[in-house]
Amino acid sequence: MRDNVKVGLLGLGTVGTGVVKMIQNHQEQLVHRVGCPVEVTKVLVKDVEKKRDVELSQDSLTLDPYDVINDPNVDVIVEVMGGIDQTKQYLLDALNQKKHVVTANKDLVALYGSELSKAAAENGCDFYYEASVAGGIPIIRGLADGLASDKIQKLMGIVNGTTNFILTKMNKEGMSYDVALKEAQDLGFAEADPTSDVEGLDAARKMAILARLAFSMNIELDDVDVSGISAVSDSDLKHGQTLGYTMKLIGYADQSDARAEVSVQPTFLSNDHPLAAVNDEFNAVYVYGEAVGETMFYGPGAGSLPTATSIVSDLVAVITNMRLGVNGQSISAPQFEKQLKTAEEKYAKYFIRLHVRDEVGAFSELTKLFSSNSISFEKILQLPLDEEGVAEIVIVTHKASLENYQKMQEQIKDLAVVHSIESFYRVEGEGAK
Ligand SMILES: NC(=O)C1=CN([C@@H]2O[C@H](COP(=O)(O)OP(=O)(O)OC[C@H]3O[C@@H](n4cnc5c(N)ncnc54)[C@H](OP(=O)(O)O)[C@@H]3O)[C@@H](O)[C@H]2O)C=CC1
Ligand SMILES: N[C@@H](CC=O)C(=O)O
Ligand code: NA
Repeated sequence: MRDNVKVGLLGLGTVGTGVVKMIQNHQEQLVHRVGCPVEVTKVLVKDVEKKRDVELSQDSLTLDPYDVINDPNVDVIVEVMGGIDQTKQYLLDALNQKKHVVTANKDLVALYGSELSKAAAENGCDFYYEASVAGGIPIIRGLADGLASDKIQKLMGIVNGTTNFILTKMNKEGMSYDVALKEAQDLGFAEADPTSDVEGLDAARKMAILARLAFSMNIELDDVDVSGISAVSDSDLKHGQTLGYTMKLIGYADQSDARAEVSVQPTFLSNDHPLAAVNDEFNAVYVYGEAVGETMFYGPGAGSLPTATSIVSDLVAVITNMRLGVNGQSISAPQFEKQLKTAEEKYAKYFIRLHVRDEVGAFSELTKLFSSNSISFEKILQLPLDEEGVAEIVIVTHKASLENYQKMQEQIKDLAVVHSIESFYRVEGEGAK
């Protein structure tokens, strides 16, 4: 074992700065945990003149990634620069140079995590990515280690802080969507282009990573059905509240009979569900295991020091493996062949809000359509509208197959009594699992 472990950083922004601070400020604890000092020796940045919020020698900064990747003294590369294709090449080059890799890059891990894990194993290196999902929450380790003995049946996650912040502000403070989004941007949770937050792609990337690990199946980003929150209205939230629901952008992953489904969508959660109480920019992942039953992991999903906590814990794992001589031995290949549920096999409850002509027989037309698609009603609200001759109806269904639900969605538009369809949402969290 060498005297100290040298870390090369790719990136020194929000997260990179937090990593340097934690390594410096927690040095004594780190030495105790891993048995030697840990030092950041080379750092890739875009601008070496930029004023930094950490103490690092000017010599350690470089504009050339290969000054870090090819440095024979660097043991571990921490990638906190972002980017996909070019960054993937840097990490493959680093692994081929027998350097361990720790990354926070969800965009990269969602697309190429399996390939990078395989390259790491082939090189006897570690590849860890705890910070890529739910920044400060040890959910990757929770699934890979803590729940390794169980069979995970279902995950539900609030894994995007920006959308949780927006929905919380709309729900609790009556703030408009645009103002809430602007506030999330000002507070620094949102991505540079918030489209990937609000349209669900950021959450989908995180759910692909989690589902792959939880179900030991090669779930890919394209396997995740995605819809975002940009069309959610105040009226939807109000009607949900009346019925005892809270709207959340939920990442949903479920498997039964070795067949999986993964989605991200705005969902009405029963107020009794523990995820319904996760507010503001916080993240949480609810995990249901066959043996353990319900568990929930809660905490900050982003931010400099929370995210750095996960990265430095990954570093501790790498260095511990170095001491034990067991790097690159975590199982990277999935145990099961990927099998995805068809629409016929996916079941959920649904919330439907529509405006109908307020006339005799309108309701029986609706009932006929739903029952012809084997969908039954669990709750119904009828409310007067300002518009003459039109009533608002909110329906919550019992569980129905996605196939039948989609058929109903197609047909309901053509019913003469239907004036307009306002919204459709999934409903979760009522009753047991
Ligand atoms: N911010 C957060 O809370 C979280 C972030 N992440 C992930 O962590 C990663 C980093 O995020 P964050 O710290 O917020 O990003 P920042 O934009 O704050 O920092 C990026 C850093 O990388 C450097 N950099 C970027 N591109 C290049 C390049 N081509 N060449 C050289 N240097 C480059 C920048 O240099 P310079 O400083 O000179 O501009 C900067 O130091 C991303 O993958 C993100 O998705 C994950 C969880 C939470
Ligand atoms: N934009 C993301 C940041 C962390 O991944 C979020 O809002 O959660
Ligand atoms: Na995490």
